[in-house]
Amino acid sequence: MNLLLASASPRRRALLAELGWTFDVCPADVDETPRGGETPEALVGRLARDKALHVGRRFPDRWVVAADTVVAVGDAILGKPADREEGLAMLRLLQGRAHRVLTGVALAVPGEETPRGAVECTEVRFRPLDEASLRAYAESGEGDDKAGSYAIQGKGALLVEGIAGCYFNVVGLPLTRLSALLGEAGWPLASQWGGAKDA
Ligand SMILES: Cc1cn([C@H]2C[C@H](O)[C@@H](COP(=O)(O)OP(=O)(O)OP(=O)(O)O)O2)c(=O)[nH]c1=O
Repeated sequence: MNLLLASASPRRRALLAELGWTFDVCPADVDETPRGGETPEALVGRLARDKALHVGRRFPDRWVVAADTVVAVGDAILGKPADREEGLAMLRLLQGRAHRVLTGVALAVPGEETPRGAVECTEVRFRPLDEASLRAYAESGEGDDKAGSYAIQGKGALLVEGIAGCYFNVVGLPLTRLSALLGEAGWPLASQWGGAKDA
């Protein structure tokens, strides 16, 4: 078993576990501040690579998977809310319209200097919501540690009218995109269903 998930996110862990893969977890500690003028797409790509690089340097013999997710409205980046008020402001912005959920996914492979990476985009459309509903959802606390201040996989399902693209990308890890990266790096899909990535 040679996969290492560079993430503290319980959602990412659960998604990989659902595939039946065996892996270890080692969260990456990187500065997630956007650079001036950086697009949301560039930001998630850079942070996913930084996380993979950071953990890959500590464990050079492992295949290291990392990701970063933000919600984007135009060029505005919505990360995790600092507090409930900011979370509520995000929900007010998102209601009644479509936004993008962007996840950068990166893979550090032993012997390769630069992590492989990709950015996946899913469009999510929220239904129109009144202030009382938005407040009640914010007060549930579910969105506190989530990009855009909601969780499509939980109570936040009722905020969503529809999505276009990869559902798992919204939850924080675009599984088919990751599978393709692993395939290109030498772990073919046919053996991904076998579970363990051998050294
Ligand atoms: C939009 C949305 C986001 N999220 C989550 C996925 C991510 O865990 C989180 C965005 O935070 P991230 O900074 O991408 O990840 P993280 O801090 O949780 O973990 P790490 O950096 O260690 O990998 O938002 C949901 O769970 N459901 C959703 O519907």
